[in-house]
Amino acid sequence: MDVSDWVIQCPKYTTFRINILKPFNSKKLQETLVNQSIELNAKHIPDYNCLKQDCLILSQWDEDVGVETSGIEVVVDAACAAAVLRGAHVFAPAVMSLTPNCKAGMKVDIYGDLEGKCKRGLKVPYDGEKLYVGTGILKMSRFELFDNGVQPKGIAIHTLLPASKLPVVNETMYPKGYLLLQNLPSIVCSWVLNAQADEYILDMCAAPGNKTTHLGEMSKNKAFIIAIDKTPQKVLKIQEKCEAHGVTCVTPYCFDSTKCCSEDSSGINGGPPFPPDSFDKILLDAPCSGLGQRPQLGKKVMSLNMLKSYTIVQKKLMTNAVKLLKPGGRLVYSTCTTTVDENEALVSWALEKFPNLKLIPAEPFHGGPGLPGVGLSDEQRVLVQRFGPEIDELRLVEEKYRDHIGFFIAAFSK
Ligand SMILES: C[S@@+](CC[C@H](N)C(=O)[O-])C[C@H]1O[C@@H](n2cnc3c(N)ncnc32)[C@H](O)[C@@H]1O
Repeated sequence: MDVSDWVIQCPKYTTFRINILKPFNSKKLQETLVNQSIELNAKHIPDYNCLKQDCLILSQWDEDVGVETSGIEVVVDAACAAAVLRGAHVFAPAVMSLTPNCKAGMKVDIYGDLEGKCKRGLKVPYDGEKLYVGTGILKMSRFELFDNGVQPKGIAIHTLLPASKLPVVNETMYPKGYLLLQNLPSIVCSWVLNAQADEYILDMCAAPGNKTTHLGEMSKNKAFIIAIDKTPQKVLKIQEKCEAHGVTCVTPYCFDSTKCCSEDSSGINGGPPFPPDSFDKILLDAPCSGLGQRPQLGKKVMSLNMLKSYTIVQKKLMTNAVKLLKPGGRLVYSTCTTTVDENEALVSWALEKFPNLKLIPAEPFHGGPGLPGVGLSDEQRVLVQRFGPEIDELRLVEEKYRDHIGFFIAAFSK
């Protein structure tokens, strides 16, 4: 399948990270699915299983499970529509329009605004490009949503069934910090870094802290993790996430990681920049063009210059990462995009530019090999992981692990 067709589709599976620092109530998940199966007249609940201790994978309902649409249209923004397809409820700030006769308790059909042109509070049917993403029960009145004079909060529509037929399982089922909606490749990425007790770890592009908290959790709060992001508000998000997850081994900093190595640094404890050879492990989850996100509903316009700008930053970040890594240390490079320039070609550039860098297996493998003919030999292609629609004999991947977002992971030692 062509990548451009693949990215607009919703994955057939959804994944969550279970916080192993907190108890996980699996009975609650089973009960929720049983209750939904009664509501939807389904014969079986969807399959679900755990990969390792901390990754929950859920499948779709059977093909014949459905709900009748109501004919009453509610328009939500594109990001919310993508979340509904992944089993989320609709939160009030994302609602753009609903017809004046809508009342709380009514069944409504949820549409995503693909053009981003729907005006908040619109009373007439929206005639822009929109996509049906699910049906649910309206929990708030029009007055509460638009006319109350305060920013509305909370669940506005309780989703009954997304158009993707994924179950309605989401973070609201558990207390904050217990369960996190996270794509499988992102979960795998932290497994590849494999944070352990007493290791000094640098997360160079850390916000909002999804992988940082995973690293803290897997080390049982016993690693020393420094998490950097260049945007101050985003650093606050890292802090909040660590607090909610009970992760206490992370020190966040606001800094530009393209400048985070300096010979003049006094040491790790003084904050960035850091001296060369400081870290046992480094995660470079690079800013990227994000073209692997699925489902991509809004229209993404990106100029060639903008695409090229990502590789420039990625190379600067990589240069700092290589300097900061201790000899014998592990560096994991990842992106959530599908372009060759930001993935295989970037790895090939790094290996040529830094002769002290060695490509090592990015294990555990759940994605396919790197693409052929774009800078990596077959021996190198099998060491990296590419999550995408491609099927490659070098490493065949079960659909359950392939049908997620587009992503790339490479691991190096120095
Ligand atoms: C792909 S996101 C990281 C996601 C994060 N690792 C997680 O799993 O939650 C990339 C992040 O890099 C940050 N960023 C971009 N350029 C940066 C730079 N020069 N230094 C530090 N952070 C940067 C962005 O603000 C963004 O939050």
